[in-house]
Amino acid sequence: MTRRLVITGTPGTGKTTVSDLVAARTDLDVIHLNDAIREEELFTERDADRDSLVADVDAVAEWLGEWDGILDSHLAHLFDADEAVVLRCHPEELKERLRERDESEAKVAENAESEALDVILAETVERFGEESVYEIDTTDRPPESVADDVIAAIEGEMDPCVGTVDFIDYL
Ligand SMILES: Nc1ncnc2c1ncn2[C@@H]1O[C@H](COP(=O)(O)OP(=O)(O)OP(=O)(O)O)[C@@H](O)[C@H]1O
Repeated sequence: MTRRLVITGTPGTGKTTVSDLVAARTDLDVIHLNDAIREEELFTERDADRDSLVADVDAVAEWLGEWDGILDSHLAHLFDADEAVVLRCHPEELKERLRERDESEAKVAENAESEALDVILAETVERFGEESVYEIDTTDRPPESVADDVIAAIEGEMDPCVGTVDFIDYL
């Protein structure tokens, strides 16, 4: 059974929603890393253009220490863990989710394009290797069903899988 799992993916793919569901149904704790970066001031600067914080990766790693459980963030794959889940969402649906959260149109467009280009998937596979990555499509699915897949991955009932989606039609 996986003891240290990162859940990563483009903003809006559902990491926080799904990680809370998984934590409620397992004995794993969840660390919502973006909250910690803000609350513990683990950033180097504020990016005014993007209205976001630039994480201090070394400071975050030090703060995490010997963590276990689930690490939730679009930066989670930058840190050591046993396995990684990459949540995916078709860019058109991702845009709707981000607009519902009142994100700026610039951020909506940037994230949709990044999702179409598999940016976070590629970064995660580069660091963890295909044998330790579960790519899970959340498009047109309820969060509970996605949580079922993540729990199957944690419990070894699902094989690692990469290359399950293709959003290139969006570009
Ligand atoms: N199948 C699904 N899985 C997860 N979230 C979904 C799903 N379908 C719709 N959503 C919705 O997508 C929205 C984005 O969810 P959430 O905030 O968990 O994303 P996130 O990836 O953690 O974003 P961020 O990186 O910005 O924190 C929520 O409103 C959630 O209810």
